[in-house]
Amino acid sequence: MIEVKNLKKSYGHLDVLNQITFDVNKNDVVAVIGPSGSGKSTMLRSLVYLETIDGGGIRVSEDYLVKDGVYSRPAEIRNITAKMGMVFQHFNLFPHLTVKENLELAPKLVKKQPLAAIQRQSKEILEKIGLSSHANAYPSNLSGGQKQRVAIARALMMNPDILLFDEPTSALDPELTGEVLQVMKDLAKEHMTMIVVTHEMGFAKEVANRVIFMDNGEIVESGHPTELFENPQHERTKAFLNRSLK
Ligand SMILES: Nc1ncnc2c1ncn2[C@@H]1O[C@H](COP(=O)(O)OP(=O)(O)OP(=O)(O)O)[C@@H](O)[C@H]1O
Repeated sequence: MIEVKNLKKSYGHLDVLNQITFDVNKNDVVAVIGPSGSGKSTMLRSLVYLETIDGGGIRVSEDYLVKDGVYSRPAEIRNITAKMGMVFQHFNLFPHLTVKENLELAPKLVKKQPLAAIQRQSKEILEKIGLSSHANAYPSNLSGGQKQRVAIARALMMNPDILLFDEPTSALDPELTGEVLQVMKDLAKEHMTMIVVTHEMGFAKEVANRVIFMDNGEIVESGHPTELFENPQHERTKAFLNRSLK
Protein backbone atom coordinates (compact mmCIF):
# COMPACT_ATOMS: atom_id res chain seq x y z
CA MET A 1 0.00 0.00 0.00
CA ILE A 2 2.89 2.32 0.80
CA GLU A 3 6.42 1.95 -0.42
CA VAL A 4 9.07 4.20 1.10
CA LYS A 5 12.45 4.04 -0.53
CA ASN A 6 15.75 5.61 0.49
CA LEU A 7 14.19 8.69 2.10
CA LYS A 8 16.69 11.40 2.92
CA LYS A 9 16.20 14.64 4.74
CA SER A 10 18.59 17.07 6.38
CA TYR A 11 18.27 20.27 8.34
CA GLY A 12 21.55 21.98 7.53
CA HIS A 13 24.24 19.55 8.61
CA LEU A 14 21.82 17.37 10.60
CA ASP A 15 20.75 14.23 8.72
CA VAL A 16 17.26 13.64 10.09
CA LEU A 17 16.32 10.82 7.71
CA ASN A 18 18.98 8.62 6.20
CA GLN A 19 18.05 6.01 3.58
CA ILE A 20 14.71 5.14 5.20
CA THR A 21 13.17 2.18 3.35
CA PHE A 22 10.08 0.18 4.29
CA ASP A 23 6.77 -1.08 2.93
CA VAL A 24 3.31 -1.06 4.44
CA ASN A 25 0.82 -3.66 3.29
CA LYS A 26 -2.95 -3.43 3.46
CA ASN A 27 -4.21 -4.20 7.02
CA ASP A 28 -0.75 -3.75 8.55
CA VAL A 29 -0.44 -2.04 11.91
CA VAL A 30 3.11 -0.70 11.94
CA ALA A 31 4.48 0.76 15.17
CA VAL A 32 7.44 3.12 14.82
CA ILE A 33 9.51 3.37 17.98
CA GLY A 34 12.81 4.99 18.85
CA PRO A 35 14.48 7.63 20.99
CA SER A 36 13.44 11.26 20.97
CA GLY A 37 14.89 13.06 17.95
CA SER A 38 15.42 9.87 15.92
CA GLY A 39 13.29 11.20 13.04
CA LYS A 40 10.04 9.29 13.63
CA SER A 41 7.72 12.31 13.31
CA THR A 42 9.61 13.72 10.37
CA MET A 43 9.30 10.39 8.56
CA LEU A 44 5.57 10.16 9.30
CA ARG A 45 4.87 13.78 8.35
CA SER A 46 6.75 13.35 5.08
CA LEU A 47 4.25 10.64 4.05
CA VAL A 48 1.44 13.21 4.05
CA TYR A 49 3.50 16.07 2.61
CA LEU A 50 3.66 18.00 5.89
CA GLU A 51 7.43 17.77 5.45
CA THR A 52 9.29 17.63 2.16
CA ILE A 53 12.17 15.26 1.68
CA ASP A 54 15.49 15.81 -0.08
CA GLY A 55 15.82 12.43 -1.76
CA GLY A 56 14.19 9.06 -2.26
CA GLY A 57 10.62 8.08 -3.01
CA ILE A 58 7.17 7.55 -1.51
CA ARG A 59 4.56 5.57 -3.39
CA VAL A 60 0.99 5.21 -2.14
CA SER A 61 -0.97 2.48 -3.94
CA GLU A 62 -0.06 3.03 -7.59
CA ASP A 63 0.90 6.70 -7.34
CA TYR A 64 4.14 8.39 -6.44
CA LEU A 65 4.00 11.31 -4.04
CA VAL A 66 7.68 11.73 -4.77
CA LYS A 67 10.00 9.66 -6.92
CA ASP A 68 13.79 9.94 -6.84
CA GLY A 69 13.40 13.19 -4.92
CA VAL A 70 11.03 14.77 -7.48
CA TYR A 71 7.49 15.54 -6.29
CA SER A 72 4.39 14.89 -8.35
CA ARG A 73 2.12 17.71 -9.46
CA PRO A 74 -0.05 19.45 -6.81
CA ALA A 75 -3.31 17.82 -8.01
CA GLU A 76 -1.73 14.36 -7.77
CA ILE A 77 -0.26 15.16 -4.39
CA ARG A 78 -3.75 16.14 -3.17
CA ASN A 79 -5.20 12.86 -4.45
CA ILE A 80 -2.48 10.87 -2.74
CA THR A 81 -2.60 12.65 0.61
CA ALA A 82 -6.44 12.36 0.61
CA LYS A 83 -5.99 8.61 1.01
CA MET A 84 -4.31 9.15 4.38
CA GLY A 85 -5.73 10.46 7.65
CA MET A 86 -3.43 11.95 10.26
CA VAL A 87 -3.87 12.09 14.03
CA PHE A 88 -1.54 14.45 15.88
CA GLN A 89 -0.11 14.43 19.37
CA HIS A 90 -1.90 17.68 20.26
CA PHE A 91 -5.23 16.77 18.61
CA ASN A 92 -5.32 19.91 16.40
CA LEU A 93 -9.09 20.27 16.70
CA PHE A 94 -10.69 23.57 15.68
CA PRO A 95 -11.44 25.23 19.04
CA HIS A 96 -14.27 27.43 17.71
CA LEU A 97 -16.19 24.46 16.24
CA THR A 98 -18.24 21.86 18.09
CA VAL A 99 -17.32 18.19 17.96
CA LYS A 100 -19.88 17.58 15.20
CA GLU A 101 -18.68 20.63 13.25
CA ASN A 102 -15.07 19.47 13.59
CA LEU A 103 -16.06 16.15 12.05
CA GLU A 104 -18.15 17.58 9.25
CA LEU A 105 -16.03 20.53 8.13
CA ALA A 106 -13.55 18.77 5.83
CA PRO A 107 -16.13 16.44 4.21
CA LYS A 108 -18.40 19.45 3.53
CA LEU A 109 -15.52 21.33 1.92
CA VAL A 110 -13.99 18.48 0.00
CA LYS A 111 -16.46 15.65 -0.59
CA LYS A 112 -19.16 15.87 -3.17
CA GLN A 113 -21.69 14.18 -0.90
CA PRO A 114 -25.14 15.36 0.18
CA LEU A 115 -25.15 17.06 3.58
CA ALA A 116 -27.49 14.41 4.98
CA ALA A 117 -24.98 11.65 4.17
CA ILE A 118 -22.18 13.57 5.90
CA GLN A 119 -24.36 14.12 8.95
CA ARG A 120 -25.36 10.47 9.03
CA GLN A 121 -21.69 9.45 8.90
CA SER A 122 -20.66 11.81 11.70
CA LYS A 123 -23.52 10.47 13.86
CA GLU A 124 -22.41 6.88 13.23
CA ILE A 125 -18.75 7.59 13.93
CA LEU A 126 -19.54 9.47 17.15
CA GLU A 127 -21.62 6.51 18.30
CA LYS A 128 -18.76 4.19 17.47
CA ILE A 129 -16.27 6.12 19.61
CA GLY A 130 -18.81 6.63 22.39
CA LEU A 131 -19.09 10.40 22.11
CA SER A 132 -22.62 10.91 20.76
CA SER A 133 -23.61 12.86 23.84
CA HIS A 134 -20.76 15.30 23.19
CA ALA A 135 -21.69 16.14 19.58
CA ASN A 136 -22.46 19.76 20.44
CA ALA A 137 -19.64 20.27 22.94
CA TYR A 138 -16.62 22.43 22.17
CA PRO A 139 -13.11 20.93 22.44
CA SER A 140 -12.33 23.07 25.49
CA ASN A 141 -15.04 21.16 27.39
CA LEU A 142 -13.56 17.73 26.62
CA SER A 143 -10.86 15.75 28.37
CA GLY A 144 -7.62 15.06 26.49
CA GLY A 145 -8.70 11.48 25.82
CA GLN A 146 -12.04 12.64 24.44
CA LYS A 147 -10.31 15.25 22.26
CA GLN A 148 -8.04 12.61 20.79
CA ARG A 149 -10.98 10.29 20.13
CA VAL A 150 -12.67 13.17 18.28
CA ALA A 151 -9.47 13.73 16.29
CA ILE A 152 -9.51 10.06 15.28
CA ALA A 153 -13.20 10.35 14.37
CA ARG A 154 -12.45 13.42 12.28
CA ALA A 155 -9.76 11.54 10.37
CA LEU A 156 -12.18 8.64 9.79
CA MET A 157 -14.77 10.99 8.27
CA MET A 158 -12.61 11.20 5.13
CA ASN A 159 -12.69 7.39 4.72
CA PRO A 160 -8.90 7.10 4.57
CA ASP A 161 -7.19 3.96 3.27
CA ILE A 162 -4.55 4.40 5.94
CA LEU A 163 -4.36 6.21 9.27
CA LEU A 164 -1.17 7.78 10.57
CA PHE A 165 -0.75 8.52 14.27
CA ASP A 166 2.00 10.77 15.59
CA GLU A 167 2.40 9.93 19.29
CA PRO A 168 -1.36 10.01 19.85
CA THR A 169 -1.17 9.45 23.61
CA SER A 170 1.99 11.40 24.52
CA ALA A 171 0.12 14.56 25.50
CA LEU A 172 -2.37 12.70 27.69
CA ASP A 173 -2.42 12.03 31.40
CA PRO A 174 -1.60 8.35 31.89
CA GLU A 175 -5.15 7.51 33.02
CA LEU A 176 -6.55 8.85 29.72
CA THR A 177 -4.34 6.88 27.34
CA GLY A 178 -6.39 3.67 27.68
CA GLU A 179 -9.54 5.03 26.02
CA VAL A 180 -7.55 6.28 23.01
CA LEU A 181 -5.56 3.05 22.67
CA GLN A 182 -8.85 1.13 22.85
CA VAL A 183 -10.25 3.06 19.86
CA MET A 184 -7.03 2.32 17.98
CA LYS A 185 -7.22 -1.37 18.90
CA ASP A 186 -10.81 -1.49 17.66
CA LEU A 187 -9.71 0.05 14.36
CA ALA A 188 -6.94 -2.54 14.04
CA LYS A 189 -9.52 -5.30 14.63
CA GLU A 190 -11.54 -3.83 11.77
CA HIS A 191 -8.38 -4.17 9.63
CA MET A 192 -7.63 -0.48 9.28
CA THR A 193 -4.12 -0.02 7.93
CA MET A 194 -2.18 2.12 10.41
CA ILE A 195 1.27 3.55 11.05
CA VAL A 196 1.68 4.58 14.66
CA VAL A 197 4.64 6.53 16.01
CA THR A 198 4.47 5.68 19.67
CA HIS A 199 6.19 5.41 23.01
CA GLU A 200 3.53 2.90 24.11
CA MET A 201 5.53 -0.32 23.99
CA GLY A 202 2.53 -2.29 25.29
CA PHE A 203 0.44 -1.15 22.34
CA ALA A 204 3.27 -1.94 19.90
CA LYS A 205 3.62 -5.43 21.36
CA GLU A 206 -0.06 -6.21 21.55
CA VAL A 207 -1.52 -4.59 18.43
CA ALA A 208 1.18 -4.04 15.82
CA ASN A 209 2.10 -6.76 13.37
CA ARG A 210 5.38 -4.99 12.63
CA VAL A 211 7.65 -2.75 14.65
CA ILE A 212 10.20 -0.40 13.13
CA PHE A 213 12.97 0.81 15.42
CA MET A 214 14.55 4.11 14.37
CA ASP A 215 17.64 5.73 15.78
CA ASN A 216 19.61 8.71 14.45
CA GLY A 217 17.50 8.99 11.29
CA GLU A 218 17.94 5.33 10.37
CA ILE A 219 15.87 2.19 10.58
CA VAL A 220 18.09 0.04 12.75
CA GLU A 221 15.83 -2.99 12.61
CA SER A 222 12.25 -4.00 12.05
CA GLY A 223 10.24 -7.13 12.54
CA HIS A 224 7.30 -8.81 14.20
CA PRO A 225 6.88 -7.47 17.76
CA THR A 226 7.68 -10.85 19.26
CA GLU A 227 11.00 -10.97 17.38
CA LEU A 228 11.94 -7.37 17.99
CA PHE A 229 11.00 -7.16 21.66
CA GLU A 230 12.15 -10.61 22.70
CA ASN A 231 15.13 -11.09 20.48
CA PRO A 232 16.48 -7.74 19.29
CA GLN A 233 19.46 -8.13 16.98
CA HIS A 234 21.20 -4.79 17.37
CA GLU A 235 22.88 -3.27 20.39
CA ARG A 236 21.10 0.03 19.81
CA THR A 237 17.70 -1.72 19.86
CA LYS A 238 18.64 -3.64 23.00
CA ALA A 239 19.79 -0.45 24.77
CA PHE A 240 16.62 1.42 23.78
CA LEU A 241 14.33 -1.40 24.86
CA ASN A 242 16.18 -1.76 28.15
CA ARG A 243 15.58 1.93 28.83
CA SER A 244 11.95 1.91 27.66
CA LEU A 245 10.73 -1.30 29.20
CA LYS A 246 12.13 -0.60 32.67
N1 LIG B 1 12.10 22.38 11.58
C1 LIG B 1 13.22 21.84 12.06
N2 LIG B 1 14.40 22.49 11.98
C2 LIG B 1 15.54 21.94 12.45
N3 LIG B 1 15.62 20.71 13.02
C3 LIG B 1 14.48 20.03 13.14
C4 LIG B 1 13.22 20.54 12.67
N4 LIG B 1 12.25 19.60 12.92
C5 LIG B 1 12.89 18.56 13.51
N5 LIG B 1 14.20 18.83 13.65
C6 LIG B 1 15.20 17.90 14.22
O1 LIG B 1 15.10 16.68 13.52
C7 LIG B 1 15.37 15.59 14.39
C8 LIG B 1 14.25 14.59 14.27
O2 LIG B 1 13.06 15.13 14.84
P1 LIG B 1 11.72 14.31 14.93
O3 LIG B 1 10.70 15.21 15.60
O4 LIG B 1 11.37 13.76 13.62
O5 LIG B 1 12.13 13.13 15.92
P2 LIG B 1 11.23 12.16 16.74
O6 LIG B 1 11.91 10.84 16.68
O7 LIG B 1 9.82 12.23 16.26
O8 LIG B 1 11.33 12.72 18.22
P3 LIG B 1 10.22 12.80 19.42
O9 LIG B 1 9.99 11.39 19.84
O10 LIG B 1 10.91 13.64 20.46
O11 LIG B 1 9.02 13.47 18.83
C9 LIG B 1 15.56 16.18 15.78
O12 LIG B 1 16.94 16.30 16.01
C10 LIG B 1 14.91 17.54 15.67
O13 LIG B 1 15.52 18.45 16.56
